[in-house]
Parts: sequence; C-alpha cells; structure tokens
Amino acid sequence: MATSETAKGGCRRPPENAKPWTMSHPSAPIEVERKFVPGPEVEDHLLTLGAVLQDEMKFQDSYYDSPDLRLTLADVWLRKRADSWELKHPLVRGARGLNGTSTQYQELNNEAEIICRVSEELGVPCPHNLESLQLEEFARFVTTRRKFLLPLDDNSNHKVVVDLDMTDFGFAVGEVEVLVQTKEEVQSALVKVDDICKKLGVFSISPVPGKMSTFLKRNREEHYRKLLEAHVL
Ligand SMILES: Cc1ncc(C[n+]2csc(CCOP(=O)(O)OP(=O)(O)OP(=O)(O)O)c2C)c(N)n1
Ligand SMILES: [Mg+2]
Repeated sequence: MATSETAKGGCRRPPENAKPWTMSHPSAPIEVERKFVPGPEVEDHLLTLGAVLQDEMKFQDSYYDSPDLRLTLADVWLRKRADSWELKHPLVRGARGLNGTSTQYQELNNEAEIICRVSEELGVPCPHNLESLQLEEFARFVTTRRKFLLPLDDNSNHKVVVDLDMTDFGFAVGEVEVLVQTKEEVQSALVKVDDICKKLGVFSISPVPGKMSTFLKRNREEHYRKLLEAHVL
C-alpha cells in the first residue's frame, strides 16, 4: 500500500514507450476466481478437504466511477475498502475479466499506480489525488466474510482461498480464489480453482452473479443494463 506521501507526492508515470494496460505488473497479482452459490453443507465440505478458517471479517466497500460510467463500462473496478484504495482491471485493455465462468483480474493496491490507471482510462492527465477526478460513489455495501485456507497439495503450489460472503443487503456468495504473479500461471490456477469447486460440490456450468452484479440489479437498474449491454456482467 502506498503511503499518503507517495500518493500525494505525484504519480510514478510509466516510461514513455510503455503500454501499461497491456503489460504484466510484477508487483500486481492476478486474481483467478470462481464464484459459487453456497449451500448449507459447504463449510462441512471445506473442513473435509482440510480447510482451516483463517479469518472472520467485516468490511465496507464503496465503488466509484465517472458520471458517464467510463470505468465500469471498461470492466475497471475502483473501490475503497476500509481506508485503502483498490483497483481491479482485465489483464489486457479492452478485454473482459469474465472468461467463461471464472474471472481473471489484475489487482492494484498502490494508490499512486491506481491514480495513473484511472486517469489513463478516463483520458485525462494524471492528477495528484483521486479526489481531483471527481468520481462518484455508485455502490456501497458491507460484507461479512469467513475466509478459509486450503492446504497446499503435491500437484500445485497455488495457495487456494475460499471466501464465504454475506452482504448487508442479504445476498450470499462463495468464491474460490488463487492469486498468481504472472499470466503464464493463470491456466494452471484455473484448473486448480475448478478442481476445488468440483470437490466442494459447487461447480456451476454458468457464471454465478457476484455481490456487485446483484447490488446493481437491485439498486441501479440503468447502470446494470448498460453493463449487460457492454458484456461486462
Ligand atoms: C462473476 C463475475 N464477477 C465479477 C465481475 C466483474 N466485477 C464486478 S464487481 C468487481 C469488483 C469486485 O470483485 P469481486 O471479486 O466480485 O468482489 P470481492 O469478492 O468483494 O473482492 P475480493 O475480496 O475478492 O477482492 C468485478 C471484478 C464479473 N464480470 N463477473
Ligand atoms: Mg472476490
């Protein structure tokens, strides 16, 4: 996480000849994830697989976009979780993070990098802080999460995390997630995520809606419709 000095002290711009949206970022992990509908027996199945409850947490997410929804229509998701800014975007600019029934997004947690990426997407010069971009909050909700960690197996060195989430608008969803550092690792992470979903008995052949998609469907119909039209959700 950037210190506020880093964030306010100016953007670290990429080199002139770089195309940052199409590069891999050594510091930015790629989240490979599959959502599922959690049944009443899912925790028992997790324990049978040797998972341990790593954490129980409650956090509020606030999501931001420009008034013309330019970020989310490009499948770029800017949020403030607790006091930290976070950005998720597809691995290649113009592509989508939803690939079949799983998702792959690069995650940024460094505030200076986030500011530059957001301003790049908006087509404006990179400012010193996000507030200057006059983004608007379009969603805010609280999630209660039980985070399970699965044991490493012999065939894969991927750390698999399973989150069981419940939102303050009464929506429950589960996620099987692996973080990798390079695009080359994505395929094997996908295999691992699918394998765990099958072992948990939660493998679905169609995409399972997440918290955001459900929030927008219930609260921001027009925004939801535009994202469907743009094939973002
Ligand atoms: C199935 C599916 N999920 C997300 C998207 C796109 N998208 C919508 S909102 C959004 C941002 C939130 O990502 P998600 O993993 O759904 O939320 P959460 O579990 O709270 O974040 P974590 O704690 O794992 O970092 C994305 C990527 C999509 N198109 N399809
Ligand atoms: Mg997630």
